[in-house]
Amino acid sequence: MASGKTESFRERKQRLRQSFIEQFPGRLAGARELLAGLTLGSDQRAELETLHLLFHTIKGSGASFGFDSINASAKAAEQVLREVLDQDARVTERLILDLDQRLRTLEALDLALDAAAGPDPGPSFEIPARQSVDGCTSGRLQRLVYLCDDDSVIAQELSGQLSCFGYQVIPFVTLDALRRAFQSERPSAIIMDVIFPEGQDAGPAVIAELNATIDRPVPCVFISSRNDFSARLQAVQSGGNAYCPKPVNAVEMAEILDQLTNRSPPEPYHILIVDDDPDVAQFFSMVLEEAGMVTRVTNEPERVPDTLDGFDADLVLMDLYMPKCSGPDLARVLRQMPGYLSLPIIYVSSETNAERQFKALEVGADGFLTKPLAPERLIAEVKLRAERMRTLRSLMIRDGLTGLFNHNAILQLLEVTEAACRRTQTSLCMAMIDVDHFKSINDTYGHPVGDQVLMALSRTLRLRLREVDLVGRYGGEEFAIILVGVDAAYAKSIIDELRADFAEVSFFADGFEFHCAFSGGIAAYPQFGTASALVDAADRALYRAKRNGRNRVEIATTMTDVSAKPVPPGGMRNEH
Ligand SMILES: Nc1nc2c(ncn2[C@@H]2O[C@H](COP(=O)(O)OP(=O)(O)OP(=O)(O)O)[C@@H](O)[C@H]2O)c(=O)[nH]1
Repeated sequence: MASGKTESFRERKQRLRQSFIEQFPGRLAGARELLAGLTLGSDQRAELETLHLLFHTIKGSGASFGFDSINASAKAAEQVLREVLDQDARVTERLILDLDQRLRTLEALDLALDAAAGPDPGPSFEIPARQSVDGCTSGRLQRLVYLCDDDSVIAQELSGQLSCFGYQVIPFVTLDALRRAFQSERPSAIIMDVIFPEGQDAGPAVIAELNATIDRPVPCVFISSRNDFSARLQAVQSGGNAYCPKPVNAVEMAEILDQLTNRSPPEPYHILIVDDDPDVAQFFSMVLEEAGMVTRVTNEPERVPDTLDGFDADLVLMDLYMPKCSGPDLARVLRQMPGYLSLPIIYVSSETNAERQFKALEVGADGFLTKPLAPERLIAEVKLRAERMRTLRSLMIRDGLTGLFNHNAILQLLEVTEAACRRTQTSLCMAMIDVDHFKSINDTYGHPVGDQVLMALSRTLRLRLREVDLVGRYGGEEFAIILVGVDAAYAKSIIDELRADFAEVSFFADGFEFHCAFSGGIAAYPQFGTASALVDAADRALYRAKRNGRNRVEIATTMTDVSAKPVPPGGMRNEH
């Protein structure tokens, strides 16, 4: 069942592992030679730095290729050297004995046996890229990334894995080669090692140097076997957007790259302005719109709930003193409406009395801006709070493992989408999918591998479905998808195609390759006319797919599906 591409990936992976094994004796011989060249009592910082780098590289590659014993011994040697380098870099008898013993342990490791019995670098997988009609993968799947690591094996291994996630990754093993490539073509992102032969923080230094030559810094992810605070601090200070300790998890790296290279501009902030003085309200609106925000203005507090409806506000800017209904009264009214419980409310007023300001805030408002207010300050304050609101909201509605909408969010989105489709007379389908025999994947390979499968499936869904489709993690290993503007037959063909492709995905864990499948159930609107009827029907169709042999997709036919499993009272079923 594996495609040609999958096979070549496996072969490549095997080849890289083999190459590490072949290089290993040479690296140890190099370390032995350096050790023999050390002279007792003298300061030999340069030689010790070289030795440190060598053990560091062995440690990193060892971990990446699943050679735990190599990783552990090299790590111990690296630590011993680090301690000496952090002090006076003097070569003592104890240091030589210590290193000699670590080196002997490494030399004694029976690599061939380790290679045969040792686990793979951990679970990994590849998603077959879908070709568009003209034979090219879409732009979204083809972003250029430079990866710079002086360990060629890690550089190639990680590049290979990331190419499975739709990135065109070019590996470089020297900083100079990266510099040259950067001058001729700017990548969407750079993945950069921290330690190079040029120095302990040569990677961050080069990123700072490259960014100094351009207007907008290129997003950068640092990878390193160092996981201490000072390494992370250095990375941040030289412009790093993310930091991944080695061995690098390709799924997590792909997620980070997705975020960093997302080129669609962020949705502008939506701000509601409430002020009984039309001129003041218009002025605020003008300033904020000039800064790229979308505003709505009302001079009558009683119209606020209607104005908010359908506006998806990020923040309300309101006057403190208004006739009939003051700012605090309006804030209280909004706080009693479930949808606006956490909507940020900021007063703008010339009131400078601290006690009165405090009283106004007590009703659940979030801030106070005092007039006169410079436009720059207004923009900065509003942006800051709206951004924080977005982040908080995203944390509330996203599932932590997969980044998809969580259970409540996808159900709410279904309600909203169903209502919109009712108004516009558009078709809509709800699909429920569930990984087959997922329990046995957990039982066989462990929970973390099960998590990787869920992450892989969620990535497949996100990358392969349209931007307008909504994907959520309904619970456990069950996912919900809302497809707008398609009928049941078309939805089935989409989910079936995903199902067939997902079954082709190769997962690797503990030296084994395995495949997963999922089953799906589809329900269409308006045949099933409410959100809960859609969920119920899709779930029943999913159950039928499971019963009919799994790895298949079924369409819900009638409200009383004869083969349906009864739903427990008071809730939607979430087990198959
Ligand atoms: N790794 C991992 N496992 C999870 C997570 N959430 C739920 N599970 C597990 O998913 C498994 C679901 O098993 P079952 O409901 O028996 O279904 P199944 O084995 O997939 O079998 P069928 O659906 O009948 O094909 C349980 O073992 C749960 O512990 C998660 O976030 N991560």
